[in-house]
Amino acid sequence: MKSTISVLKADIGSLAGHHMVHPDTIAVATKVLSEGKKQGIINDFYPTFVGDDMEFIISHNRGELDQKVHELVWNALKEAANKAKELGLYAAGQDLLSDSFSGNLKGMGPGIAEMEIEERPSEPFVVFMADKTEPGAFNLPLYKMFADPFNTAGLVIDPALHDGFKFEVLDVYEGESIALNTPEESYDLLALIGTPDRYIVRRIYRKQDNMLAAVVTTERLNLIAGKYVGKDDPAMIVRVQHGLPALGETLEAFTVPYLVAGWMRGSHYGPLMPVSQKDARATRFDGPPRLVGLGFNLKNGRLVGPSDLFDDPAFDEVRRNANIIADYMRRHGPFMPHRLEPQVMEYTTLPKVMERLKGRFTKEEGSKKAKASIYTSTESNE
Ligand SMILES: O=C(COP(=O)(O)O)[C@@H](O)[C@H](O)[C@H](O)COP(=O)(O)O
Repeated sequence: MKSTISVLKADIGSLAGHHMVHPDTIAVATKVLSEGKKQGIINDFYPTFVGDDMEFIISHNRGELDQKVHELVWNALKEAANKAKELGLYAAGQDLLSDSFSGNLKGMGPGIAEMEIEERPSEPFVVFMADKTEPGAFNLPLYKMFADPFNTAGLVIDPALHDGFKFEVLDVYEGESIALNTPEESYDLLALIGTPDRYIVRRIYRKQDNMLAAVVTTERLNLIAGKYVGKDDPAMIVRVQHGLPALGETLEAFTVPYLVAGWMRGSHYGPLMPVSQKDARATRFDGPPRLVGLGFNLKNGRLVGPSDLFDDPAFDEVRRNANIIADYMRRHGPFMPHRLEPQVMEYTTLPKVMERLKGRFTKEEGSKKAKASIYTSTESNE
């Protein structure tokens, strides 16, 4: 029988600002999921959080986008949101964009990463969860894990990885996807995924046998809701070992605190800081963007674990560097390149401020209008 790993997540309200999930909200959600486990809808689950995002790691045998599993999670999130309202938590119910459940969670606000797999004799996997950034933030580490031999020694040494991987990339603006193979199409892949707010690595398959290796949440809250309702803090599932990147090769991809979009008001670049579960709280300038990694095994459809992977002195130096980069970026204040570029700011609250300046500009004699957005034609209006 095939097993499904589902990571389903939402911000249903948080303590002291967009800071951390309140334990009482996790407790009520856990009650609902425990009931679902008793009823046999799911086999197992692990409730957790990063920053203000409640995250459920669930195992079951019902496949992806299953109505019963998603309805169970919707009910758990609703109960948690009610508790958040009762406690007066901030932004209670933020990511629950619909009043009633219909079919599955797609388009309803929660983030979804699911993989239906043939369980290997030993099935190790990692769930990475980030707060105050966006799904494209995983483009860089996924490329390093699955396509960069300077990160993943197995790409050179292990014949099972040597043929490379297939990356499925979603264009979130056009709503279309493309599959590109590595190593032979690496440059084409990089040409796309180097623009992480638009092109998001959604799934990765091992090329030699099409084995599903990684899945990322790709919901875009701002495009669903039509207005800014927070960043789409991402999560992903990465299978490891035995012909896939080793656990240590997946973690190695996070040893550089690279810059991601998000942080304060979803409007700033900042370093992604890998932290332990206990430090998975947004503090300085609502961040810096945080990443948690939990390692599990799946056995006969049940979860074994987790191990809190970044709770390790081996990542102390990465965190120290992240803080140095955070200091440096913060000194730019409201200036780019700390603040995001204008075409991305369109999905924040900035346009409301710009609206107020409309009508106050006076036309310069003889000037011509040029198109500014890279998402429209680059030709000027001659
Ligand atoms: O990015 C943020 C929240 O995003 P999130 O809920 O984590 O997706 C925060 O920085 C808020 O934008 C900031 O705290 C202002 O929040 P409001 O006061 O406008 O709610």
